Amino acid sequence: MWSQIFIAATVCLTASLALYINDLLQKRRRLNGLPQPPMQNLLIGHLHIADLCRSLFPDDIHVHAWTDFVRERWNLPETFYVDWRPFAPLWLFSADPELVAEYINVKQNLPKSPMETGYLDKFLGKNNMVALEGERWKSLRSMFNPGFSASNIMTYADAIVEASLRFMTVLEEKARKNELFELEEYATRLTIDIIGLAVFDLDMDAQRKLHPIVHYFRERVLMMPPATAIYPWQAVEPLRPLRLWWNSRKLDRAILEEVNHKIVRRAKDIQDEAGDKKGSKKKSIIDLALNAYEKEISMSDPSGQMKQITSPKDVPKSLERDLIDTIKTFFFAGHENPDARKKLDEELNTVFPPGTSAAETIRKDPYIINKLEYTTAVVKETLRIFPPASTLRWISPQGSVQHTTMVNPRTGERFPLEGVHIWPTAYMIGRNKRFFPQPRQFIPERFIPMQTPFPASELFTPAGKYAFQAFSVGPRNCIGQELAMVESKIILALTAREIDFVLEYPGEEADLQPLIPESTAVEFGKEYEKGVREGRIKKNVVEGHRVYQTLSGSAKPNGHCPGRVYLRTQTA
Ligand code: HEM
Repeated sequence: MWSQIFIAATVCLTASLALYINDLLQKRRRLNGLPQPPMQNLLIGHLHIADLCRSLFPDDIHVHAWTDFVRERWNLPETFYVDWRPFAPLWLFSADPELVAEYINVKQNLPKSPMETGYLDKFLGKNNMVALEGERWKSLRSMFNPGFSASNIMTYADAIVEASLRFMTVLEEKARKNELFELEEYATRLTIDIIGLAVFDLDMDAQRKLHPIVHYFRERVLMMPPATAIYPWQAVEPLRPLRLWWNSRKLDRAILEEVNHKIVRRAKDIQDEAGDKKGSKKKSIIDLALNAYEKEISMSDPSGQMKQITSPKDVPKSLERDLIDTIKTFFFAGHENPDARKKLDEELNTVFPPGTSAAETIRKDPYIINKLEYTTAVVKETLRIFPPASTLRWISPQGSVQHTTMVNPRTGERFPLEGVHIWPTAYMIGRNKRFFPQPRQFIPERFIPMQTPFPASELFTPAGKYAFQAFSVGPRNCIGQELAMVESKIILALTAREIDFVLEYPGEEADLQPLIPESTAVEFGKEYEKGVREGRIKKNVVEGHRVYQTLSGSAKPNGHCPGRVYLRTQTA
């Protein structure tokens, strides 16, 4: 009897496996004639390429660096398929910003891929703005848009200055002690301070102490499965769901506590304003979101009465959930930090002449940072070379879209989109030589029309309209981009002239090269493969620099950017 059950089970299993493999082979045959690297055979698909990349690049490198290697190594067009099924999806990678804007994220705006939303839902909760779709997304986005408007962001300038000065104090202390430390840790704390101030007018003082929100949030980052895993066995951790659930309870409670304090403070401000006392003009992002919410519910109330949230008890559970998940989203999406600090002195010395205080000048006139044209270009160039995030899209089986095939008008190539996860790879788009000649070199001037050494590039033609995709483009672009740019410029204005940061990985010699070498343009062709194999190119030095990107929620510098900081007055 048991042997019969065993035989029946084996037959069923073998038949299912045979059907599955047959289906996979058929799907692979349908890719015939479409742009892709060579398959080893129909059974393996492109998995041998994942293995090759793992052997050539550091184990923890962000997969977006692989995509650029694959494109150059096999001389592929700007858009191409890679089939890592059954362990990872069938991908369509694209370095073509025009095509992507037409079919993926601007004119036709496809839903987010479940590869992305699954990860974010687990990390941030199901009401996170990045992953939501349709009416729910629209209503959250319009609720939070006012707080992120350019004019409102400027009202946070003094808070950003304050947080940057604290950062500078930390750096001065590290310099005095000649301490080897991880720059990313303190840069992240700085950006967390800024988000806390902008979002709920809360000084978390994350640079000097560990606020519970920061503690639980960082704990959560470390609990998440490795995002670079291709094979399922690279991500096994049976207790993960339980640990995430427990962490989520504590994190959500800590956020809710601060939201409730904010609501009480806001109610007092409203009362003061009504009583003709001078209320604060400055509005945090939560203040403005609650204003928008009150307006919306009042408009849909038949009595026409203005509804106001004056105490935490007035907040319905659904709004409470939205607020918690959205705040988590801001901390998650917003704690990026570009490391650019080169070629700025001249501009900074012109806008903030030596002998004057940049901090005081910005406090008095925040709009002065609009004069920092070169500084802006430095930030953009850093984000082009090291993009922290990208968008992933797909055609959802439930939705309906106009175009299910992408057609490249320049080449006539056709790209079926159904059943494919589409990755407009900011990393590859930023290295597309049509728009960014000498893509691996750090040339901020390329973003300034009057200074660009590449006047013939397509960046300043209509084709280049969407070529800078570090913040994505289209309706789902980054809501926080203005805040990110303003804070980056202020931080640079206050620190860049004061310090030198020298990269130093523990146990290695200090790397005296600039973080992004100006002249090392390592092409990712066949030579690269040979160079790594023969030991001429070090596996842990990617594109000529020791600090490469890993993926931990978003792209981060490997080893958290370790090094020492020197005060310029010390080194002069
Ligand atoms: C250098 C800094 C930043 C970069 C490079 C960046 C990049 C991006 C990118 C590429 C997306 C699109 C993601 C996708 O389509 O899946 C995005 C979306 C988003 N970002 Fe940022 N971001 C930055 C800073 C911020 C900040 C400071 C905040 C808020 C505090 C923020 C909040 C968001 C939100 C809420 C979305 C989702 C928008 C939507 O779907 O409507 N980001 N960001």
